[in-house]
Amino acid sequence: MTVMTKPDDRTLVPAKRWGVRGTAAATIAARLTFEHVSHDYAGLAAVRDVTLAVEPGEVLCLLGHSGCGKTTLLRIAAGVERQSTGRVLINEREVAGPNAFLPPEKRGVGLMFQDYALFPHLTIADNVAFGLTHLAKSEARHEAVVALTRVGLADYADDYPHALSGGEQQRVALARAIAPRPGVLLMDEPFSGLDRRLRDAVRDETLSVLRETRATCVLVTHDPEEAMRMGDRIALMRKGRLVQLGGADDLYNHPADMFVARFFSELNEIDAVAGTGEVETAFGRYAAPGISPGDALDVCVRPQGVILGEPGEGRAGRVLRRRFIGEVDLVDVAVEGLDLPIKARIRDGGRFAVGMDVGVRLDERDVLAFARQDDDS
Ligand SMILES: Nc1ncnc2c1ncn2[C@@H]1O[C@H](COP(=O)(O)OP(=O)(O)OP(=O)(O)O)[C@@H](O)[C@H]1O
Repeated sequence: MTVMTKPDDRTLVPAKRWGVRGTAAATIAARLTFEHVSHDYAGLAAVRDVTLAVEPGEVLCLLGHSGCGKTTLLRIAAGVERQSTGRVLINEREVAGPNAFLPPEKRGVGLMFQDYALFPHLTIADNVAFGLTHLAKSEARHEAVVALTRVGLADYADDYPHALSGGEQQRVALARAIAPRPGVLLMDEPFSGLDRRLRDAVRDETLSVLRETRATCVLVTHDPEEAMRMGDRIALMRKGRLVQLGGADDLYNHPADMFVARFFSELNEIDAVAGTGEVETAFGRYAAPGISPGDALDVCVRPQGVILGEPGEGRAGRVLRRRFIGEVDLVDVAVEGLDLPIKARIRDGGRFAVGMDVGVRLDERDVLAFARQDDDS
């Protein structure tokens, strides 16, 4: 079924359906390896000593704040930027390094950027066939239509990009990226131009297309939720360095440091004194492997780990503010002995009225303690 879009209101109408699952052409996934890759722009270190192997068929999300070097790393993998030092390998073959430099078109790498970059003067089929220069025209057209079929837009092959909504243009860009059957697909913030409602559906469908094509995929994002949703693994970067690499569970439950913890959740910072393998806080003692007496500490608790109960059940507190934010309430509580209020994130928070006295405890699973890091590392 197709629905016509009005040019001035395209994102509000139901989108054309995605194509049938299992119809994307498969690829032979490649391994992409960065070995001690660093890159400077006129003396500014954008990427610092990154070593990382993206396994065949894996979706790896490069996550980090703006300016941390994600796009630069992607551009280095693509071959549109040449790193200052280190090597890039695709299937154990050096594609960039002291011994070799393959241009982008020789790497078997597909690219997809946030602005889709469709050519307005080419039809949708010609846009998708653009990279298929090694094929005869009729074969290229066939492959383009196969890719468009998977994203549900084969009926629009002979239209021009302006006839499609933003979400549909994104799907054309995906079809164009997968049509040459790249061994590695590099995606830079591919969903950032979509409104939130559309984004979830497009992400899920994109993931199923990636699974079908079996391409190895590196996806750049600054959104932790997107990384958790899309990535088999997440590589979190900070100031050009890889800070932590692992599954969403690892990064969330076992953050390497305060920076990682803060990336995935809002945190309440609390004062604490270091003991041997534990920290002592106003709420009691909590296990903290690796901590020694005398360590400078960063200790925090996630808002969902703050438990509010009857007065006497834990530390004395008083409710300062409550906001319902959908599914849960955020409750600010002044706690005896703490300089700053603590935030609790709780279900059914309606029972906590402003001014009410409460008892405050912490769920030990949400208490995180780190020996303090040098912020400029
Ligand atoms: N062509 C360039 N010339 C000079 N400096 C650059 C260039 N491209 C990027 N930089 C700088 O390199 C650093 C890393 O930029 P990069 O675009 O890789 O980060 P990013 O994590 O992808 O950020 P964003 O999410 O904002 O795109 C930044 O400080 C940026 O200003």
